[in-house]
Amino acid sequence: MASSSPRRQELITSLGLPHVVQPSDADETVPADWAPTRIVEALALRKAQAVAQERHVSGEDGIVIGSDTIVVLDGEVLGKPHDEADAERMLTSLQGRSHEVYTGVALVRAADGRQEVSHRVTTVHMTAWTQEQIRRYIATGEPMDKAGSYAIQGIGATLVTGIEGCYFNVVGLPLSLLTDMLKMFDIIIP
Ligand SMILES: Cc1cn([C@H]2C[C@H](O)[C@@H](COP(=O)(O)OP(=O)(O)OP(=O)(O)O)O2)c(=O)[nH]c1=O
Repeated sequence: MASSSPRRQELITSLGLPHVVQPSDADETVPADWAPTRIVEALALRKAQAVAQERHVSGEDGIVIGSDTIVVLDGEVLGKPHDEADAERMLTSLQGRSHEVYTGVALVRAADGRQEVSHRVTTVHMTAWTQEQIRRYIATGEPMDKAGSYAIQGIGATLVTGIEGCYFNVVGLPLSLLTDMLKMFDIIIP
């Protein structure tokens, strides 16, 4: 698992999949004109490839999983907030509206570099919040390491009135997509 995200680690663990955590230090900058699908697939692949390469060099095999999540509102890509003011700007623009969450998933086999890449999109509908609610939410600290500055699996759930698509995609790892992709490497769950 090429990830430092505790949420992704919990989700992998919930599948009963034996794994090790080996976060990647891949560069996450992309050209400003890239479309959301291209961004999440390329970053998921960079993360998985970086760790697969390290394992290959040290003679270890394994299927390396990389993933990347972004929030997209009116074509604007929202990643993780730089600071509290950035989180407030994002939450002010997201509240009372609907947006898309994109997660890219990449699997790379360390032994031979074989790779599979895909993504999922989930639409998230949000209720309206006052500026005071947004500030209180930011003060909890929850938004600071999350794309779009909210966590559907935490207090951010109270912002969400409904979703269309995979819930786990919003949390950062679409499990049904992942298991479909693992089948291509003969890893069958359940
Ligand atoms: C929208 C949303 C995002 N997130 C998280 C998932 C990701 O961890 C994070 C987006 O940042 P990412 O850059 O996708 O991932 P990361 O830096 O946390 O971890 P790594 O690159 O090491 O795998 O936002 C939630 O936990 N809940 C949510 O509701």
